[in-house]
Amino acid sequence: MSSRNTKYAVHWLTGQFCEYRMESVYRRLIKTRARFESRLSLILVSLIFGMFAITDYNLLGLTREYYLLITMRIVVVSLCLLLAFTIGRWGNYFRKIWLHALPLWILATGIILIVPLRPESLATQVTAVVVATMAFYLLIPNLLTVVTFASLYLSVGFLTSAVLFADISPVVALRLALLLIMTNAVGFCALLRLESLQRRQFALLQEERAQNHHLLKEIALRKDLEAQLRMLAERDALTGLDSRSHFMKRAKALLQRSRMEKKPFSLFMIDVDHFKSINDTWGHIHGDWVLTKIAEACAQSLRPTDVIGRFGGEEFMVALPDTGPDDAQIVAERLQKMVAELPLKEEMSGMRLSVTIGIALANTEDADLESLIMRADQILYVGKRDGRNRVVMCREGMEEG
Ligand SMILES: Nc1nc2c(ncn2[C@@H]2O[C@H](COP(=O)(O)OP(=O)(O)OP(=O)(O)O)[C@@H](O)[C@H]2O)c(=O)[nH]1
Repeated sequence: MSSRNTKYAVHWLTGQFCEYRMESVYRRLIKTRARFESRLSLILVSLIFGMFAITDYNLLGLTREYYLLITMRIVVVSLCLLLAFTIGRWGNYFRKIWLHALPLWILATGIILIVPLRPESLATQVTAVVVATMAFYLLIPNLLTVVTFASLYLSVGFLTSAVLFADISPVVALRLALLLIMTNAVGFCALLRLESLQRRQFALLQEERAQNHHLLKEIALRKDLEAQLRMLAERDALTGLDSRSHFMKRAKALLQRSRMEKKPFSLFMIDVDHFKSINDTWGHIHGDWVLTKIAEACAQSLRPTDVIGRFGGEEFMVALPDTGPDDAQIVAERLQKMVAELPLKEEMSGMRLSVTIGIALANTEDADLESLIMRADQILYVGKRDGRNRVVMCREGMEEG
Protein backbone atom coordinates (compact mmCIF):
# COMPACT_ATOMS: atom_id res chain seq x y z
CA MET A 1 0.00 0.00 0.00
CA SER A 2 1.47 3.37 -0.97
CA SER A 3 1.93 6.07 1.66
CA ARG A 4 -0.63 8.20 -0.16
CA ASN A 5 -3.20 5.45 0.12
CA THR A 6 -2.34 4.87 3.78
CA LYS A 7 -2.89 8.52 4.50
CA TYR A 8 -6.43 8.43 3.11
CA ALA A 9 -7.33 4.89 4.18
CA VAL A 10 -10.90 4.55 5.51
CA HIS A 11 -11.65 2.05 8.28
CA TRP A 12 -13.89 -0.76 7.02
CA LEU A 13 -16.06 -0.81 10.18
CA THR A 14 -16.32 2.80 11.31
CA GLY A 15 -16.25 4.51 7.89
CA GLN A 16 -13.78 7.05 9.32
CA PHE A 17 -10.24 7.82 8.25
CA CYS A 18 -7.78 5.47 9.95
CA GLU A 19 -5.38 8.36 10.42
CA TYR A 20 -6.53 10.54 13.31
CA ARG A 21 -5.11 13.72 11.79
CA MET A 22 -6.91 13.20 8.50
CA GLU A 23 -10.17 12.44 10.29
CA SER A 24 -9.89 15.64 12.30
CA VAL A 25 -9.15 17.67 9.16
CA TYR A 26 -12.23 16.18 7.52
CA ARG A 27 -14.50 16.80 10.49
CA ARG A 28 -13.28 20.36 10.86
CA LEU A 29 -14.02 20.93 7.20
CA ILE A 30 -17.60 19.67 7.42
CA LYS A 31 -18.37 21.12 10.83
CA THR A 32 -20.41 24.09 9.58
CA ARG A 33 -22.54 21.92 7.31
CA ALA A 34 -22.94 19.23 10.00
CA ARG A 35 -24.01 21.87 12.52
CA PHE A 36 -26.62 23.29 10.18
CA GLU A 37 -27.97 19.88 9.17
CA SER A 38 -28.05 18.63 12.80
CA ARG A 39 -30.03 21.65 13.86
CA LEU A 40 -32.50 21.40 11.00
CA SER A 41 -33.14 17.66 11.34
CA LEU A 42 -33.46 17.94 15.13
CA ILE A 43 -36.13 20.62 14.82
CA LEU A 44 -38.05 18.51 12.28
CA VAL A 45 -37.74 15.22 14.17
CA SER A 46 -38.72 16.74 17.54
CA LEU A 47 -41.74 18.46 15.99
CA ILE A 48 -42.88 15.16 14.43
CA PHE A 49 -42.36 13.47 17.81
CA GLY A 50 -44.45 16.19 19.47
CA MET A 51 -47.24 15.93 16.90
CA PHE A 52 -47.90 12.34 17.95
CA ALA A 53 -49.58 13.88 21.00
CA ILE A 54 -52.67 14.14 18.76
CA THR A 55 -52.84 10.34 18.23
CA ASP A 56 -52.16 9.88 21.97
CA TYR A 57 -55.24 11.99 22.69
CA ASN A 58 -57.38 10.04 20.19
CA LEU A 59 -56.31 6.78 21.76
CA LEU A 60 -56.22 7.66 25.45
CA GLY A 61 -58.45 10.70 25.90
CA LEU A 62 -57.74 12.90 28.90
CA THR A 63 -56.46 10.07 31.11
CA ARG A 64 -53.55 9.84 33.52
CA GLU A 65 -51.48 8.02 30.81
CA TYR A 66 -52.22 10.82 28.36
CA TYR A 67 -50.97 13.48 30.81
CA LEU A 68 -47.85 11.43 31.47
CA LEU A 69 -47.28 11.00 27.71
CA ILE A 70 -47.83 14.66 26.89
CA THR A 71 -45.47 15.66 29.71
CA MET A 72 -42.81 13.26 28.40
CA ARG A 73 -43.28 14.53 24.82
CA ILE A 74 -43.01 18.16 25.95
CA VAL A 75 -39.81 17.36 27.87
CA VAL A 76 -38.27 15.49 24.91
CA VAL A 77 -39.28 18.17 22.34
CA SER A 78 -38.06 21.00 24.61
CA LEU A 79 -34.73 19.28 25.25
CA CYS A 80 -34.27 18.55 21.54
CA LEU A 81 -35.10 22.13 20.55
CA LEU A 82 -32.73 23.41 23.23
CA LEU A 83 -30.04 21.10 21.92
CA ALA A 84 -30.78 22.19 18.34
CA PHE A 85 -30.17 25.78 19.44
CA THR A 86 -27.03 24.80 21.38
CA ILE A 87 -25.61 22.80 18.46
CA GLY A 88 -26.39 25.68 16.11
CA ARG A 89 -24.34 28.00 18.28
CA TRP A 90 -21.61 25.89 19.85
CA GLY A 91 -21.81 22.54 18.10
CA ASN A 92 -18.38 21.28 17.15
CA TYR A 93 -18.33 18.21 14.97
CA PHE A 94 -14.77 17.51 15.96
CA ARG A 95 -14.48 18.17 19.70
CA LYS A 96 -18.07 18.09 20.96
CA ILE A 97 -19.42 15.05 19.21
CA TRP A 98 -21.27 14.12 22.43
CA LEU A 99 -23.36 17.27 21.98
CA HIS A 100 -24.46 16.06 18.56
CA ALA A 101 -25.15 12.57 19.99
CA LEU A 102 -27.20 13.68 23.00
CA PRO A 103 -30.49 14.28 21.12
CA LEU A 104 -30.37 10.70 19.77
CA TRP A 105 -30.32 9.31 23.33
CA ILE A 106 -33.10 11.66 24.46
CA LEU A 107 -35.31 10.77 21.48
CA ALA A 108 -34.59 7.06 21.95
CA THR A 109 -35.55 7.30 25.63
CA GLY A 110 -38.76 9.16 24.71
CA ILE A 111 -39.73 6.48 22.18
CA ILE A 112 -38.99 3.68 24.67
CA LEU A 113 -41.14 5.38 27.34
CA ILE A 114 -44.20 5.39 25.04
CA VAL A 115 -44.49 1.57 25.29
CA PRO A 116 -45.52 1.34 28.98
CA LEU A 117 -47.93 4.26 28.55
CA ARG A 118 -49.54 3.04 25.30
CA PRO A 119 -48.95 -0.73 25.25
CA GLU A 120 -52.01 -1.45 23.09
CA SER A 121 -50.59 0.55 20.13
CA LEU A 122 -47.40 -1.52 19.94
CA ALA A 123 -47.82 -2.28 16.22
CA THR A 124 -47.81 1.45 15.35
CA GLN A 125 -44.88 1.99 17.66
CA VAL A 126 -42.86 -0.72 15.94
CA THR A 127 -43.22 1.21 12.67
CA ALA A 128 -42.21 4.40 14.49
CA VAL A 129 -39.10 2.68 15.91
CA VAL A 130 -38.08 1.42 12.47
CA VAL A 131 -38.52 4.91 10.98
CA ALA A 132 -36.71 6.50 13.93
CA THR A 133 -33.81 4.06 13.62
CA MET A 134 -33.41 4.84 9.91
CA ALA A 135 -33.65 8.55 10.70
CA PHE A 136 -30.88 8.14 13.30
CA TYR A 137 -28.65 6.46 10.75
CA LEU A 138 -29.43 8.57 7.71
CA LEU A 139 -31.13 11.86 8.52
CA ILE A 140 -29.55 13.17 11.69
CA PRO A 141 -25.87 13.83 10.95
CA ASN A 142 -23.69 11.96 13.39
CA LEU A 143 -20.77 9.57 13.42
CA LEU A 144 -21.50 5.96 12.55
CA THR A 145 -20.13 4.64 15.84
CA VAL A 146 -22.24 7.07 17.90
CA VAL A 147 -25.41 6.39 15.88
CA THR A 148 -24.92 2.64 16.15
CA PHE A 149 -24.82 2.74 19.96
CA ALA A 150 -27.83 5.08 20.15
CA SER A 151 -29.84 2.91 17.74
CA LEU A 152 -28.92 -0.28 19.58
CA TYR A 153 -30.00 1.40 22.82
CA LEU A 154 -33.33 2.28 21.17
CA SER A 155 -33.82 -1.25 19.80
CA VAL A 156 -32.86 -3.08 22.99
CA GLY A 157 -34.81 -0.63 25.18
CA PHE A 158 -37.89 -0.86 22.98
CA LEU A 159 -37.77 -4.67 22.86
CA THR A 160 -37.35 -4.90 26.63
CA SER A 161 -40.24 -2.47 27.18
CA ALA A 162 -42.40 -4.45 24.77
CA VAL A 163 -41.65 -7.70 26.58
CA LEU A 164 -42.19 -6.13 30.02
CA PHE A 165 -45.24 -3.94 29.39
CA ALA A 166 -47.00 -5.06 26.19
CA ASP A 167 -47.25 -8.67 27.16
CA ILE A 168 -46.07 -10.08 23.84
CA SER A 169 -45.47 -13.77 23.17
CA PRO A 170 -41.89 -15.09 22.74
CA VAL A 171 -42.53 -15.61 19.02
CA VAL A 172 -43.63 -11.98 18.53
CA ALA A 173 -40.64 -10.86 20.60
CA LEU A 174 -38.35 -12.90 18.36
CA ARG A 175 -39.96 -11.45 15.20
CA LEU A 176 -39.59 -7.96 16.66
CA ALA A 177 -35.95 -8.63 17.53
CA LEU A 178 -35.25 -9.85 13.98
CA LEU A 179 -36.96 -6.79 12.48
CA LEU A 180 -34.92 -4.45 14.68
CA ILE A 181 -31.70 -6.32 13.89
CA MET A 182 -32.45 -6.03 10.17
CA THR A 183 -33.31 -2.35 10.48
CA ASN A 184 -30.05 -1.71 12.31
CA ALA A 185 -28.06 -3.76 9.81
CA VAL A 186 -29.53 -1.91 6.81
CA GLY A 187 -29.08 1.48 8.49
CA PHE A 188 -25.53 0.61 9.52
CA CYS A 189 -24.52 -0.56 6.05
CA ALA A 190 -26.12 2.43 4.35
CA LEU A 191 -24.39 4.91 6.66
CA LEU A 192 -21.09 3.04 6.46
CA ARG A 193 -21.23 3.29 2.67
CA LEU A 194 -22.17 6.96 2.83
CA GLU A 195 -19.42 7.84 5.32
CA SER A 196 -16.79 5.94 3.29
CA LEU A 197 -17.89 7.52 0.01
CA GLN A 198 -17.87 11.02 1.47
CA ARG A 199 -14.38 10.51 2.87
CA ARG A 200 -13.09 9.03 -0.40
CA GLN A 201 -14.49 12.04 -2.23
CA PHE A 202 -12.76 14.29 0.28
CA ALA A 203 -9.51 12.36 -0.22
CA LEU A 204 -9.75 12.81 -4.01
CA LEU A 205 -10.34 16.51 -3.56
CA GLN A 206 -7.35 16.79 -1.24
CA GLU A 207 -5.16 14.94 -3.72
CA GLU A 208 -6.32 17.16 -6.52
CA ARG A 209 -5.55 20.22 -4.42
CA ALA A 210 -2.11 18.86 -3.57
CA GLN A 211 -1.43 18.19 -7.24
CA ASN A 212 -2.57 21.69 -8.20
CA HIS A 213 -0.36 23.13 -5.50
CA HIS A 214 2.55 21.04 -6.78
CA LEU A 215 1.85 22.17 -10.35
CA LEU A 216 1.75 25.82 -9.31
CA LYS A 217 5.08 25.38 -7.54
CA GLU A 218 6.52 23.69 -10.62
CA ILE A 219 5.29 26.52 -12.86
CA ALA A 220 6.81 29.11 -10.52
CA LEU A 221 10.10 27.19 -10.50
CA ARG A 222 10.14 26.95 -14.28
CA LYS A 223 9.37 30.64 -14.64
CA ASP A 224 12.21 31.36 -12.25
CA LEU A 225 14.57 29.15 -14.24
CA GLU A 226 13.42 30.76 -17.46
CA ALA A 227 14.10 34.20 -16.00
CA GLN A 228 17.54 33.05 -14.86
CA LEU A 229 18.33 31.61 -18.29
CA ARG A 230 17.11 34.77 -19.99
CA MET A 231 19.25 36.79 -17.62
CA LEU A 232 22.28 34.65 -18.43
CA ALA A 233 21.67 35.03 -22.16
CA GLU A 234 20.90 38.74 -22.07
CA ARG A 235 23.35 40.01 -19.47
CA ASP A 236 27.10 40.11 -19.33
CA ALA A 237 28.08 38.25 -16.19
CA LEU A 238 30.90 40.60 -15.17
CA THR A 239 29.42 44.04 -15.77
CA GLY A 240 25.68 43.39 -15.79
CA LEU A 241 25.41 45.27 -19.11
CA ASP A 242 23.66 43.76 -22.13
CA SER A 243 25.46 40.81 -23.65
CA ARG A 244 26.68 41.21 -27.21
CA SER A 245 23.74 39.32 -28.78
CA HIS A 246 21.16 41.12 -26.68
CA PHE A 247 22.75 44.47 -27.42
CA MET A 248 22.58 43.71 -31.15
CA LYS A 249 18.91 42.84 -30.89
CA ARG A 250 17.98 45.97 -28.97
CA ALA A 251 20.23 48.29 -30.98
CA LYS A 252 18.76 46.98 -34.26
CA ALA A 253 15.25 47.76 -33.03
CA LEU A 254 16.34 51.27 -31.98
CA LEU A 255 18.03 51.93 -35.31
CA GLN A 256 14.95 50.77 -37.23
CA ARG A 257 12.71 53.05 -35.21
CA SER A 258 15.06 56.00 -35.70
CA ARG A 259 14.95 55.38 -39.43
CA MET A 260 11.18 55.18 -39.49
CA GLU A 261 10.86 58.35 -37.43
CA LYS A 262 13.64 59.96 -39.48
CA LYS A 263 15.63 60.78 -36.39
CA PRO A 264 19.43 60.71 -35.98
CA PHE A 265 21.14 57.70 -34.44
CA SER A 266 24.67 57.37 -33.08
CA LEU A 267 26.78 54.42 -32.13
CA PHE A 268 29.77 54.48 -29.76
CA MET A 269 32.49 51.90 -29.68
CA ILE A 270 34.45 52.37 -26.47
CA ASP A 271 37.79 50.69 -25.91
CA VAL A 272 39.86 50.89 -22.73
CA ASP A 273 43.37 52.11 -23.45
CA HIS A 274 46.32 49.88 -22.59
CA PHE A 275 44.10 47.49 -20.77
CA LYS A 276 46.57 44.66 -21.25
CA SER A 277 49.11 46.56 -19.14
CA ILE A 278 46.47 47.03 -16.39
CA ASN A 279 46.03 43.27 -16.30
CA ASP A 280 49.75 42.68 -16.45
CA THR A 281 50.54 45.18 -13.71
CA TRP A 282 47.71 44.61 -11.22
CA GLY A 283 46.35 41.28 -12.25
CA HIS A 284 43.08 40.15 -13.85
CA ILE A 285 40.99 40.74 -10.72
CA HIS A 286 41.90 44.41 -10.75
CA GLY A 287 41.36 44.42 -14.53
CA ASP A 288 37.85 43.05 -13.97
CA TRP A 289 37.18 45.65 -11.32
CA VAL A 290 38.21 48.42 -13.76
CA LEU A 291 35.81 47.03 -16.37
CA THR A 292 32.89 47.05 -13.91
CA LYS A 293 33.70 50.64 -12.91
CA ILE A 294 33.73 51.75 -16.56
CA ALA A 295 30.42 49.92 -17.11
CA GLU A 296 28.95 51.78 -14.13
CA ALA A 297 30.24 55.09 -15.49
CA CYS A 298 28.58 54.34 -18.86
CA ALA A 299 25.28 53.46 -17.20
CA GLN A 300 25.40 56.63 -15.08
CA SER A 301 26.38 59.12 -17.75
CA LEU A 302 23.99 57.92 -20.48
CA ARG A 303 20.22 58.26 -20.82
CA PRO A 304 17.86 55.40 -19.91
CA THR A 305 16.84 55.21 -23.57
CA ASP A 306 20.44 54.48 -24.64
CA VAL A 307 21.44 50.84 -24.88
CA ILE A 308 24.82 49.81 -23.51
CA GLY A 309 26.44 46.46 -24.11
CA ARG A 310 29.74 44.76 -23.53
CA PHE A 311 31.01 43.81 -26.93
CA GLY A 312 33.81 41.60 -25.70
CA GLY A 313 37.04 41.95 -23.71
CA GLU A 314 37.57 45.61 -22.88
CA GLU A 315 35.22 46.90 -25.57
CA PHE A 316 31.81 48.45 -24.95
CA MET A 317 29.11 49.60 -27.36
CA VAL A 318 26.43 52.21 -26.90
CA ALA A 319 23.44 52.81 -29.16
CA LEU A 320 22.08 56.36 -28.82
CA PRO A 321 18.73 56.99 -30.50
CA ASP A 322 17.69 60.53 -31.33
CA THR A 323 21.31 61.72 -31.06
CA GLY A 324 22.95 63.82 -33.75
CA PRO A 325 26.70 64.50 -34.20
CA ASP A 326 26.95 67.44 -31.82
CA ASP A 327 25.14 65.71 -28.98
CA ALA A 328 27.09 62.50 -29.60
CA GLN A 329 30.37 64.41 -29.36
CA ILE A 330 29.32 66.07 -26.09
CA VAL A 331 28.10 62.80 -24.55
CA ALA A 332 31.23 60.89 -25.59
CA GLU A 333 33.55 63.57 -24.20
CA ARG A 334 31.60 63.64 -20.94
CA LEU A 335 31.94 59.88 -20.67
CA GLN A 336 35.66 60.05 -21.50
CA LYS A 337 36.12 62.63 -18.73
CA MET A 338 34.12 60.58 -16.27
CA VAL A 339 36.27 57.51 -16.89
CA ALA A 340 39.45 59.56 -16.50
CA GLU A 341 38.19 60.80 -13.13
CA LEU A 342 37.07 57.42 -11.82
CA PRO A 343 38.36 56.87 -8.28
CA LEU A 344 40.69 53.90 -8.41
CA LYS A 345 41.93 51.48 -5.79
CA GLU A 346 44.73 52.75 -3.59
CA GLU A 347 47.37 50.46 -5.03
CA MET A 348 46.44 51.63 -8.56
CA SER A 349 46.92 55.30 -7.73
CA GLY A 350 49.72 55.78 -10.26
CA MET A 351 47.57 54.61 -13.13
CA ARG A 352 45.86 56.88 -15.66
CA LEU A 353 42.67 55.29 -16.87
CA SER A 354 41.41 56.36 -20.28
CA VAL A 355 39.19 55.23 -23.10
CA THR A 356 39.09 55.87 -26.81
CA ILE A 357 35.63 56.32 -28.25
CA GLY A 358 34.77 55.84 -31.93
CA ILE A 359 31.45 57.31 -33.02
CA ALA A 360 29.54 56.29 -36.12
CA LEU A 361 26.47 58.25 -37.20
CA ALA A 362 23.56 56.77 -39.09
CA ASN A 363 22.62 59.57 -41.40
CA THR A 364 21.76 57.60 -44.49
CA GLU A 365 18.47 55.74 -44.93
CA ASP A 366 20.12 52.43 -45.70
CA ALA A 367 22.65 52.34 -42.81
CA ASP A 368 22.38 49.04 -41.01
CA LEU A 369 23.78 48.16 -37.60
CA GLU A 370 26.58 45.92 -38.89
CA SER A 371 27.95 48.62 -41.18
CA LEU A 372 27.67 51.18 -38.38
CA ILE A 373 29.66 48.90 -36.09
CA MET A 374 32.26 48.43 -38.78
CA ARG A 375 32.62 52.20 -39.22
CA ALA A 376 32.78 52.77 -35.45
CA ASP A 377 35.49 50.09 -35.24
CA GLN A 378 37.48 51.65 -38.07
CA ILE A 379 37.35 55.13 -36.60
CA LEU A 380 38.23 53.73 -33.17
CA TYR A 381 41.33 52.23 -34.73
CA VAL A 382 42.20 55.70 -36.07
CA GLY A 383 41.77 57.12 -32.56
CA LYS A 384 44.07 54.46 -31.13
CA ARG A 385 46.62 55.07 -33.82
CA ASP A 386 46.57 58.81 -33.19
CA GLY A 387 47.45 58.43 -29.51
CA ARG A 388 44.34 57.04 -27.67
CA ASN A 389 42.32 58.86 -24.97
CA ARG A 390 40.18 60.67 -27.49
CA VAL A 391 36.79 60.85 -29.16
CA VAL A 392 36.75 60.31 -32.93
CA MET A 393 33.75 60.53 -35.20
CA CYS A 394 32.91 59.04 -38.57
CA ARG A 395 30.07 60.42 -40.71
CA GLU A 396 29.00 58.25 -43.64
CA GLY A 397 32.49 56.99 -44.27
CA MET A 398 34.15 60.37 -43.55
CA GLU A 399 36.55 60.53 -40.65
CA GLU A 400 36.84 63.34 -38.16
CA GLY A 401 39.07 63.81 -35.11
N1 LIG B 1 40.63 41.40 -16.63
C1 LIG B 1 40.08 41.11 -17.82
N2 LIG B 1 40.81 41.22 -18.92
C2 LIG B 1 40.26 40.94 -20.11
C3 LIG B 1 38.93 40.56 -20.20
N3 LIG B 1 38.64 40.36 -21.52
C4 LIG B 1 39.79 40.64 -22.21
N4 LIG B 1 40.79 41.01 -21.37
C5 LIG B 1 42.11 41.39 -21.66
O1 LIG B 1 42.13 42.70 -22.22
C6 LIG B 1 43.34 42.84 -22.92
C7 LIG B 1 43.11 43.62 -24.18
O2 LIG B 1 44.36 43.87 -24.73
P1 LIG B 1 44.58 44.53 -26.12
O3 LIG B 1 43.53 44.06 -27.08
O4 LIG B 1 46.01 44.32 -26.51
O5 LIG B 1 44.32 46.03 -25.93
P2 LIG B 1 44.93 47.09 -24.93
O6 LIG B 1 46.00 46.52 -24.11
O7 LIG B 1 43.81 47.74 -24.22
O8 LIG B 1 45.58 48.10 -25.93
P3 LIG B 1 44.82 49.19 -26.74
O9 LIG B 1 43.39 48.78 -26.90
O10 LIG B 1 45.54 49.23 -28.06
O11 LIG B 1 44.95 50.45 -25.99
C8 LIG B 1 43.88 41.43 -23.18
O12 LIG B 1 45.04 41.23 -22.37
C9 LIG B 1 42.78 40.52 -22.70
O13 LIG B 1 43.27 39.33 -22.10
C10 LIG B 1 38.16 40.44 -19.00
O14 LIG B 1 37.01 40.11 -18.99
N5 LIG B 1 38.79 40.73 -17.84
